[in-house]
Amino acid sequence: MSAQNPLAPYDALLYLSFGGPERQEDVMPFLRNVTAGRGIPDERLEEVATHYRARGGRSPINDENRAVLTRLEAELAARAVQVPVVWGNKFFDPYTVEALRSAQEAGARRLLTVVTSAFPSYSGCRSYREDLAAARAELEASAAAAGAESLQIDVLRPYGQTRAFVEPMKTLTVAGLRDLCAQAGLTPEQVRILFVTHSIPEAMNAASGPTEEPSTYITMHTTVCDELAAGVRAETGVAVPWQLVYCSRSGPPTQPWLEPDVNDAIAAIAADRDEHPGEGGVGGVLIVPMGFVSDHMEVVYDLDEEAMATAGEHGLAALRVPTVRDDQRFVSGLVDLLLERARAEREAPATPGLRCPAGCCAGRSPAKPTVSDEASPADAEISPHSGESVAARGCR
Ligand SMILES: CC1=C(CCC(=O)O)c2cc3nc(cc4[nH]c(cc5[nH]c(cc1n2)c(C)c5CCC(=O)O)c(CCC(=O)O)c4C)C(CCC(=O)O)=C3C
Ligand SMILES: [Fe+2]
Repeated sequence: MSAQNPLAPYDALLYLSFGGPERQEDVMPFLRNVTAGRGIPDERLEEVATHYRARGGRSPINDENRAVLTRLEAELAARAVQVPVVWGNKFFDPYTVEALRSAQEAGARRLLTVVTSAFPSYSGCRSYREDLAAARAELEASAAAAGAESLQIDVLRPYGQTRAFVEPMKTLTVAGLRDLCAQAGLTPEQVRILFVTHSIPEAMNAASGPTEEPSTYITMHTTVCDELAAGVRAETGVAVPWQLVYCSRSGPPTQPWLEPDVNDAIAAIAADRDEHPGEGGVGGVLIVPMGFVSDHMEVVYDLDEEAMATAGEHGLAALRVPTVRDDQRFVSGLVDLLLERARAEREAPATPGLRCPAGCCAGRSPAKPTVSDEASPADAEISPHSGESVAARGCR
């Protein structure tokens, strides 16, 4: 490894995402992969499939990821980081194992991974680390890898609360509010902000983050919502009321998931408006998909189709703010975080909070092997997922 590699000790980067279909024939295989062994009834899969089918069987996620990768590679080159960048997905082609294989073929021994979910939960954190462990085991078992040394794989901490994500999201939120007000002839006082993230089962939420500090999923989101709302206030002088709401609930109706759903929140805002008629009442909702780093199906269907229609039915103007996607500030902020992590690994590898504590985002039993976590008691004290330490440090 070259002494000039700014990313040392890492010699490759893995960009790890969810995956999605790009043609009709791939829709059901993809959905079966996502729900494998979960006993999700076919009617539910058919229902989700219609969202993909209506868009030609093509999820936006891969094109979004290609755009981020292009920007990421340019930013790395600009900073003289010359390591291979590979892309893999948990649930569809190109799969994680193929990405690991090409990294290994390029001579990589130690990878740093960026996951495209910014907030910690089983789905957004641990399941990716399980996927990495399984993919590495598969690679090791395959003949091609015989004799090759095992890859060491680390994962960047969830970055939803970092400056890399918050600053561009803040700019987008402020601009969206201005646009909504201009389009609908409203003042900021007449708008309500709905920060939207992916709903998860309450049990998954309770287990998110380090086990001894539950519900990190919500606390990390609300930390970011506070920052975004403060940004709006700084720019407009108005403390626009906001709520954290959820989209994309699935699972059986008997299983509690995080609420309120974005559509119910819109209906409640309309009902409140109707109870308080008069000049200057609430006229619009700003829908901010802050739980998503790019335009996933949840955003283009659940928000752009469903939530926008709900707002229309209730006579509320609405605007959906863009996701950060390949925003230059976001990508360059991610590179800052990668370099920060590399430096920490070189200079102070025992620093607490570099890796997920053991048991972090524990979800389904039986437990599966993961990568990039550890049993060090120090990590449990100041975890990268800790809502408290996030609040104490602020957004960095
Ligand atoms: C927290 C979270 C994120 C992170 C936020 C983020 O990074 O976005 C995320 C990402 C994604 N989820 C996605 C798609 C799906 N998620 C499903 C199911 C589920 N997701 C869950 C949670 C999350 N999911 C949960 C608790 C379930 C229930 C079943 C289970 O316990 O696993 C199902 C099954 C059908 C259904 O039941 O709806 C599908 C098809 C796509 C791809 C979209 C595209 O194609 O653009 C992406 C990026
Ligand atoms: Fe999902």
